[in-house]
Amino acid sequence: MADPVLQVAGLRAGYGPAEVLFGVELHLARGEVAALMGRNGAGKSTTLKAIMGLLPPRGGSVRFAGQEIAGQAPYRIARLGLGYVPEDRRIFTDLTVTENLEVGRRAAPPGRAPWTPERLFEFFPNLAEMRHRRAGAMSGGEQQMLTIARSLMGNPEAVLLDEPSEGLAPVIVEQMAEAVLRMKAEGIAVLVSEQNLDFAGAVADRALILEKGSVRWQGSIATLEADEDVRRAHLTV
Ligand SMILES: Nc1ncnc2c1ncn2[C@@H]1O[C@H](COP(=O)(O)OP(=O)(O)OP(=O)(O)O)[C@@H](O)[C@H]1O
Repeated sequence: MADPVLQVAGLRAGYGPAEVLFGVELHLARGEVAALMGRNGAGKSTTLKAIMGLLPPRGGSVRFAGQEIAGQAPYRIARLGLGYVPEDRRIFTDLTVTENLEVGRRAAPPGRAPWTPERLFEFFPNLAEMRHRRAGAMSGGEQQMLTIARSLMGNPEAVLLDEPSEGLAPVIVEQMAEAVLRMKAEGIAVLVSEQNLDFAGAVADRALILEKGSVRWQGSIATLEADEDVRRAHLTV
């Protein structure tokens, strides 16, 4: 593949004595949306955390935008243009929507129009309506949308999204899918960890399935949707 924005090879990570990732291999092309799938406990969140430096990798290589980033501090990785939206919506509940966005502001790379709260409000009209609201007074889905919007304030080239649809009502899940597609239309590559095949099918071109800490299957979403045997072997409980 020509010049992927993110290239992970032989990635190992774990918690204390527990080894969780056993040599994860994956790549993300520029501007592509790929879904990282797999059953509960397969290692999806751990993979994203290890890429982002939130969990120090125990081995392997993570290349982002042409640089080796394995073992670097998360803030440095973020500065290079890799965004991260965790599963637990880490917003500042006492700050307003606009203030939460401002917290995420980082300079744009040369030649790229920077994201501003105003530009984001065009992108996320329902956030615009509540720009002065305290984030603590928003629903879970609205908070999730805010964390995605805030990650864009860092002007990322790629974003890691951890289970964005989890626990959300169907109408909010649809809005989330639209947000991911708009990011893609802006040329931002997205690696989204997801258990929901409908959501993955709505946003991603390609799926990677993790099982017991390594990638066991990869292919197009269309193939995955059509192949019940693969789904039964790797996804359904
Ligand atoms: N902080 C932690 N300390 C110890 N073990 C952990 C920790 N976080 C996750 N694990 C373990 O690591 C393994 C992979 O977890 P991970 O959260 O990456 O899975 P996942 O594929 O994202 O699944 P889920 O959808 O359930 O979040 C699991 O066995 C889990 O129990």
